Amino acid sequence: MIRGTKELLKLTIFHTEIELRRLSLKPFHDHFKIIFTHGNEENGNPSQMLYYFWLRDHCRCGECINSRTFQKSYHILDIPLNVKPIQYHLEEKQLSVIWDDGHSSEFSLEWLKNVHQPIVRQREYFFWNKDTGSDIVDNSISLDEIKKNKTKCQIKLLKSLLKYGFAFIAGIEPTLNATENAITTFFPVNKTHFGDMWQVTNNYLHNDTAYTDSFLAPHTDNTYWTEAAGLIAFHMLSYEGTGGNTLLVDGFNAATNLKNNRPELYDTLTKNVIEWEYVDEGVHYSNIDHIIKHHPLTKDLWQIRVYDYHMRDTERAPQNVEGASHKDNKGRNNRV
Ligand SMILES: C[N+](C)(C)CCCC[C@H](N)C(=O)O
Ligand SMILES: O=C(O)CCC(=O)C(=O)O
Repeated sequence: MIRGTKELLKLTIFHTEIELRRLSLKPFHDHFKIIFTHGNEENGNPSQMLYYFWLRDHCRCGECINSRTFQKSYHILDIPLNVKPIQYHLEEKQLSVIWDDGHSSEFSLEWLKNVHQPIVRQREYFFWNKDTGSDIVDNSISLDEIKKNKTKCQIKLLKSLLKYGFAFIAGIEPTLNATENAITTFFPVNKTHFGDMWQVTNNYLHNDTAYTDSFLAPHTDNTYWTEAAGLIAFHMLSYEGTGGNTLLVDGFNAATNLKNNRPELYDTLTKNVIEWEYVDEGVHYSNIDHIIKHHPLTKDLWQIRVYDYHMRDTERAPQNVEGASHKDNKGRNNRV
C-alpha cells in the first residue's frame, strides 16, 4: 500500500526515507543522544551522539562564525573543556541549547546529520588499457562546443577526468596563447619551476628527460613534491621528425592488476617509501613517499607515484623496493 506523504511525517535521515514517529533527546554526562524512533519499534532505532564540547565548538551563531569568511571567530581553547548544557529544546528540525558558559546555540538537525557523515567518496573508476582506451576518446569536447555551452562541456570534461583520468579538448589553434585560453576556461594555471604556460622540446632547457629526445617511459610527474600536480595539459604545437607520441597509461588499472596478480609486490610498493629528487638551475626538490597510496578514510586506491628518472640516488630506495618497482614496471609496460 502506498501511503500519501500527508499521512507520514517524513524525515530523510541517513539518506533513507523513514516514517518518523518521535524524536527524543537523552542527556548524558558529556553528550546528547538523539533517538529517531520510527514505526512501532522501541529498539534498534537510529540514533546520533552529540558530544557537548564538539557541539559547542560547532556553534553556527554570528558571534562564533564570521558570516563572510565562514571561519570561526574564536579559539577552541576559549571553550571550557567540560562545557555542559543547562537548557535544551529539540524540535522537528532544530536543537537549541543554552550552555553553562552563558552561550546559546541553535543547530539544524539536517546540518548535524550531514556534518557527521564521514567523507566516503566512493569513486567510480573505469579501468582501461591499450585495447579499450581508444573507446573513450569520444569523451572529448571541442572549442566550438565550449563556446555554445561551457557548463555542459565543463561537466563532460570533469566526468571524463574523474572516471578515466584523462580528457581531450579538440579544435584548439596550435599556439601557447590559444592553449592557455582553452585551459583557463575551466582551470587556473599553476606556476612551477617550469613556468606557468611552458613549452617542452628536446633542448635540455631543464635537467629532465622530457627535454631530451630520449624515450619517456610511463610516469607520473612531480614525485619530488609532497603534492604532485593532479592535472597536466599537453598540446602538440609543432612537429618535426619521428616518434614522440603521447603514451597514456591507466596507472590505477596497472596498480589493481599488480594487486590481483602479485599482491606481495603491491604490498611492498604500498608499505615502503622512496626518496625522489629533482635538481635543476636554482631548484632542488626532494620528497619521500609511497609509490602506491590509499585514501586514509575510504581506503580506496588514491595516488600512485611512478618516476624512475627522478630516483637520482637509488641507494635511497630500500633494496626490496627496487626489485618490486622493477617487476611492477616490467609488468605494467607489458600491459600498456
Ligand atoms: C610537464 N613539463 C613539461 C612542464 C615538465 C616536464 C618534466 C616533468 C618531469 N617528469 C617532472 O616530474 O618534473
Ligand atoms: O609529451 C608528452 O606526451 C608527455 C611529456 C611528459 O610526460 C612530460 O613532459 O612530463
